[in-house]
Amino acid sequence: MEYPLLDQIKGPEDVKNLEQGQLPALCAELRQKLIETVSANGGHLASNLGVVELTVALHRAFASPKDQIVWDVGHQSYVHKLLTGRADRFDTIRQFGGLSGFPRADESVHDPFGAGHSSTAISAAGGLAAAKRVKGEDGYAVAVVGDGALTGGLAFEGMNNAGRTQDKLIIVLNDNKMSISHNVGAIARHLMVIRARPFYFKIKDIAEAVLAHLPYIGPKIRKALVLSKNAIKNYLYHSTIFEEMGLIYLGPVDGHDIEAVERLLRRAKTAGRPALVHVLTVKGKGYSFAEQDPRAFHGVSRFDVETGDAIAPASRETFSAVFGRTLCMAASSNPRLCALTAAMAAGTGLTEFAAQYRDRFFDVGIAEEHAVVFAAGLAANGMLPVFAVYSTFLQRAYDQIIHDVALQKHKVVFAVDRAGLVGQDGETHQGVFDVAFFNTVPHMTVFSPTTSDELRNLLFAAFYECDGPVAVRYPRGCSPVLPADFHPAYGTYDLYGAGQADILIVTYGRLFAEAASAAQMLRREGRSVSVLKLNRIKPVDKVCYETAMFFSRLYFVEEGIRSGGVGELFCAQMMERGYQGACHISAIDDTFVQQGPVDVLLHLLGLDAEGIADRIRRDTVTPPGLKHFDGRLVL
Ligand SMILES: Cc1ncc(C[n+]2csc(CCOP(=O)(O)OP(=O)(O)O)c2C)c(N)n1
Ligand SMILES: CC(=O)[C@@H](O)[C@H](O)COP(=O)(O)O
Ligand SMILES: [Mg+2]
Repeated sequence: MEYPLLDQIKGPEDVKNLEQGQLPALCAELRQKLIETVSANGGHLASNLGVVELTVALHRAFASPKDQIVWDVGHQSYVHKLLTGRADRFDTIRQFGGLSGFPRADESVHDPFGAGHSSTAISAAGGLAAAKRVKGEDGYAVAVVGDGALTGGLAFEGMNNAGRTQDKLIIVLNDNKMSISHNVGAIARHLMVIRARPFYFKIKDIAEAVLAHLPYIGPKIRKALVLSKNAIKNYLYHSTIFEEMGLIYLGPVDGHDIEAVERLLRRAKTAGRPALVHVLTVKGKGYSFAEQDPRAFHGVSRFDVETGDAIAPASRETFSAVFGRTLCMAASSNPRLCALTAAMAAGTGLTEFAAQYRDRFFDVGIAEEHAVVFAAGLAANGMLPVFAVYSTFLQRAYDQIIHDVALQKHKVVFAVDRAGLVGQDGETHQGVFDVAFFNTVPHMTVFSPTTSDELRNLLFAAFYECDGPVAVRYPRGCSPVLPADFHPAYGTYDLYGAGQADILIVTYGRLFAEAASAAQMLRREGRSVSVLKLNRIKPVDKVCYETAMFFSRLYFVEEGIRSGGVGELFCAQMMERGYQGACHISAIDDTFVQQGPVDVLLHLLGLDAEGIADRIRRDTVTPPGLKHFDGRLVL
């Protein structure tokens, strides 16, 4: 593909220097580049196609990096990356070692704040703007927030505080009526009402523009109006929730009209206090498949540009799909069962449940904390709530899990999807903390199936055999391939191999597949190795400790953060029981895990079959009973 204009853009200054007449051609090239790259790498397409003109206008109205642009979630920052000196590396986006799919401060001076999780931009930009004021530095902080991100409570905490400052903070609300699915809730309805009154806002806009252009007296008249109690004030300044929160509201403006957006952004700069610019865009703009089905093209794997079809669709049913199907089945015979999602209905496999059981399905928007407390309320009144949530996003609701669920022993089921490494979304999205935080919570039961058959079984165990809160956690993708001689017992654990041997690998979840093939390799080399697979990881069945006593070396492998993980607790239990053998833990040791294919990451972490086998081989020359290996902490 040829990119004559984009090739000239080495930074935001070059965007400013383009003639107005060149901008449509630049936007066409940007869209072409997005489609070409995302179709090859996978990534967030529809959101980026929708903000092409908005991003160009932002870089013309502001001077990054002096003005700091903070993208909420950050999944829509690709165009910003292309315009801020990263076009030459753009084909590496989301690849191992390549550009991140999200803003990262260590990637560019034009990314003042990192993201990946939703609804943080207003608070972050508020902090950036306050710091500028205190330090006497020039420049604006601009938070670009989607209408979906605005459903998160944190966004409102940010606005609540922004509205009482005079800081150079501008919020750009990118309203495309979509979260990943259709946006939900009262805020979405409020935005719809605003969109439905273009004439009123036009008049209001003109009045604002006149005041903004009147030197000296303009701001004075405005202030007098705002402080007055008359009808004009109500007409002009109390028509949106944003004004009620103390912000100046500008818009709505067609987000694909660069000149109009730029004009409004420049006006926001003259407001003298925090302003919100409401921009209307079309998610997926410019690529017909994405415009027609923005949900499907929100996040995509590699696809054929001509047909829009995925290049390698999953050959087996994903864990999410199995979860969704199981839940529908369970709901058909249990009228108390209901499902909750925080804006991730499609990703968590709940689409069918939503269609079949509308009154028992709750999409609460990007509001994980609310979802957990709401679920606790449902449980308190006799329902059986199942909150399907990605591991990484559940981090938000740690306090609610403790204070509102576990402390009150409410029976809430957490279906924790994307547990473990997720791959290309990288550091912000790896689901490697849930086990450690669940481990700290009294009364929790946690299951970690390896296969989708086990997932089905353990879900029913969670629904009907457990008291109090339960989590069932499972990874992104499909069941791993297991050895033909492994026969699951569908209990709290499985033992693969002899009940007494030299070496025992202890693990759970999908890593069992790696551990089992490591065991097979080592057995072929003459070592005696078994694998203990924990299906219930909290509490671990005490039979598992008793079994482990029969082995002289324990190797715990865990696809999660080591600190507070099952490995540490398991080894501590063994020590307390007087275990004399060696214990070693392989886990994610005090680090964040970068983006890349899961198999590559597991290899780097020493958690694939080869890494597990190598670690054991290294020790076979070491006398059993040693408690320190390679300078690493060994319990
Ligand atoms: C805390 C949290 N929950 C859920 C998500 C998953 N997520 C990523 S983008 C998105 C939709 C955001 O919608 P919006 O802000 O309107 O952006 P758009 O894609 O429409 O441009 C969701 C739910 C997330 N990133 N963070
Ligand atoms: C930006 C974001 O948080 C989501 O879009 C996420 O990338 C989805 O991940 P999956 O592709 O695993 O559903
Ligand atoms: Mg949106």
